[in-house]
Amino acid sequence: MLCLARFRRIAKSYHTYPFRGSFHWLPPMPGSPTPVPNEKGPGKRPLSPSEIEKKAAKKAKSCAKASRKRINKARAHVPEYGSVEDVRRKDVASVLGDETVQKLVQDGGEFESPFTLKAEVEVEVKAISSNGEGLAVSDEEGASPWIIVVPFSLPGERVKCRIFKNERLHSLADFIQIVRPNPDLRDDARVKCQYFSKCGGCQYQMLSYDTQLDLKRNVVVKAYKNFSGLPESTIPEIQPTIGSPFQYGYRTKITPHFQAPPPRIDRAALKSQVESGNKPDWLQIGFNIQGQNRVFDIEECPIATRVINTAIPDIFGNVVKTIHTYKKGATLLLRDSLDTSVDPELKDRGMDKNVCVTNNHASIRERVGEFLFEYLASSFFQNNNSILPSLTSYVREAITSLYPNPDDPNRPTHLIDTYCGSGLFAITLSPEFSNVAGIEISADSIMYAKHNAKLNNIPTEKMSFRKGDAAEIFKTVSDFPPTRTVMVIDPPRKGCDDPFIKQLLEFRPKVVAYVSCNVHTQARDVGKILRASPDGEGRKYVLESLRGFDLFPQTAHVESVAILRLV
Ligand SMILES: C[S@@+](CC[C@H](N)C(=O)[O-])C[C@H]1O[C@@H](n2cnc3c(N)ncnc32)[C@H](O)[C@@H]1O
Repeated sequence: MLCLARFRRIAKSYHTYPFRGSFHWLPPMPGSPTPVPNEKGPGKRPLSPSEIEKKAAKKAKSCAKASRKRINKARAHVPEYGSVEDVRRKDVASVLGDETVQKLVQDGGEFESPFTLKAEVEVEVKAISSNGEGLAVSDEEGASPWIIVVPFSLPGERVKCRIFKNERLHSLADFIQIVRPNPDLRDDARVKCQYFSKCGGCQYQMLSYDTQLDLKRNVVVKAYKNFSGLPESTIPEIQPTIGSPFQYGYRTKITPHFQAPPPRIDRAALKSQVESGNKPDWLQIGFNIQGQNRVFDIEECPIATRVINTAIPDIFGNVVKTIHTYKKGATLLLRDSLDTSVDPELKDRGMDKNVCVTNNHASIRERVGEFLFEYLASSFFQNNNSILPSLTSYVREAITSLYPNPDDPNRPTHLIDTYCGSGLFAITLSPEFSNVAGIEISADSIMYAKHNAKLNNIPTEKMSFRKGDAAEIFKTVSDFPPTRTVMVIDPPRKGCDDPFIKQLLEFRPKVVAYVSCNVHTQARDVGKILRASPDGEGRKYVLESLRGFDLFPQTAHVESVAILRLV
C-alpha cells in the first residue's frame, strides 16, 4: 500500500498519459517540475520520466509482492496456545466483536492496518488485556475499526502512542504519554518504582491493590471463557483473588543482565578505566527497556526483597570492576535466602537471618509456615515467599473441605505431587496423608525434595520422590488406590502434555488440585479433563472451585488454583 502511494506520487509529478496500458512520456509542460536528477550521482545520464515510472512501478510490484508474502506468513502463523500473543489476539477479537472481525476477515482487511510504522497517534483506551496492556480502538476516519495495544494505559484514558508493529486486527504501540487520565483508576502517586514505564515489568503500580486483584479475577474468568471450551454452566463462580501479604519487597529472586564490552574495545584501557572506579557509558546493568532488547541501569527493584536491594550496589560494582574480562554478556542471579550456615535444626524463627546469594550452585533456604525448604539456587522455587503459607494452606483446605468428616471412609489418604520441584506441595500437604509420592524432571530438585523430606522429619516410608517425566508417575503408584488419591499438578507455563492427561484419565484420582502459573493452559487442560467420557462406573470430573492467587503484585500475572473432583 505504501509503495503504491509512493508510486502514484512520483507518477503525478510528470505529465503521464495512460496509453494502452502503459505510460507515455511527453516533454514537460511549462511550469511543471523538472525531472529529478539520477541518484547515481554526477556524470550519469538523468533518468527519463518513463524510466523513473518504470522503476517506481517495478518497486511498487516488488513491495506488493513482499507485502503479500508478509500477509501470507502472518496468516499462516499460529501463536503458541496460551502464550502472551495468543491471549492478546483473543482479547483484541473480543473488543472488536464477532461481527466486525468476521467482516474484516471476509473483506481481507484483517492485516490491513490503517497505521504506518512510527506513526504517532492519540487513541481512546476501551479495555485492558489479560497481559495488562490497554486496548484502544482507532477512530481513523473512513477506516475499519482496528485495535492499538498500548502498555501502561487504562480503560477510559486517552493516550498518545507510537506504532511499532502491525499484527492481525491490531497494532502494537509504544506508550508516549497520557493525554487524559482516568482518575477513577489511576493515581500516579501510588507508583513506587523510578523506572515505571521504562522497565517492562510492574505495569499496574498506578492502580489500587483492590483493583489489581479484581483485574486478576477477571483474567481467570476470561481464561475459562476463551480457552477451556467448557459450557458456562460447568464453570463455578470464580472466587476473589487472594492477595499477597507484601505488595512491594516480596520478590526473592531477580535476574538483571548486562552486555559484553564492544567488539574492538581496547581491553587494557578499559581495565585501567574500571579499576580507577569509572563505569563506561555503554555498560548498563539491569532489565530490558519496555518492548526493546536493550538493557537500562537499575539502582534498585522495589518489588525485590530488602536483602536483594541492599546487595545490588556491591554486586553490580563487582561487574563494573571486572567487565574487561567478559567475552559475552551475562545474567546475574540474586536470591534471598536464610543464612544456610545456621543449623537448620534450629527451627526458631528468632534465629532467621537473610542473605543475598549469587552463586548458581549454592543452596537456598526458605521457611514456609512450619516447614523448611532448601533448593539449588539455579533451580525453580516460587518467587514470593510471603504468600506461600496461604497458597499451600488454601490447597490443603480446598481438598480436605471436600471431606470435612475425618472418619469419612472416602476421605483421600494418598497424595501424588506431579511437577513437584523440591517438594513444596508434597511436604506442606503431607500431614493430611498416609502416603505421598512426587515426580519431577530436574535431578537437582529431586535430590533437594528428598533432603527436604528429611529436614522436616517426614518418615521415608511415607514419602518417595523420583526423577522423571510427570507421566511416568503412573508406573510407580500402582499401589495407590485411585478413589482415595489426590493429585497435585503444577506444571510449567505450557501446561500438561496429552500423554500426561491420557494417563491421568486412566488412573482417575479422586481429586485433582491443579496449580498453574498460566491460567490459559490450565483452562485448556481442565477442559480436556472435564470433557473426557465417564469411566466404567459413569463417573466424570467436575470443577469444584477456581481461584486466583497474586504471587506477583504490581504485575498483570496471576497464579490459579483449580480443584476437580470425580463424581
Ligand atoms: C511451576 S514449577 C512447580 C514446582 C513445585 N510444584 C513448586 O511449587 O515449587 C514446575 C516444575 O515442573 C518441572 N517440570 C517441567 N517439565 C516437567 C515434566 N515433563 N515432568 C516433570 N516435571 C517437569 C520443572 O522442573 C519445575 O520444577
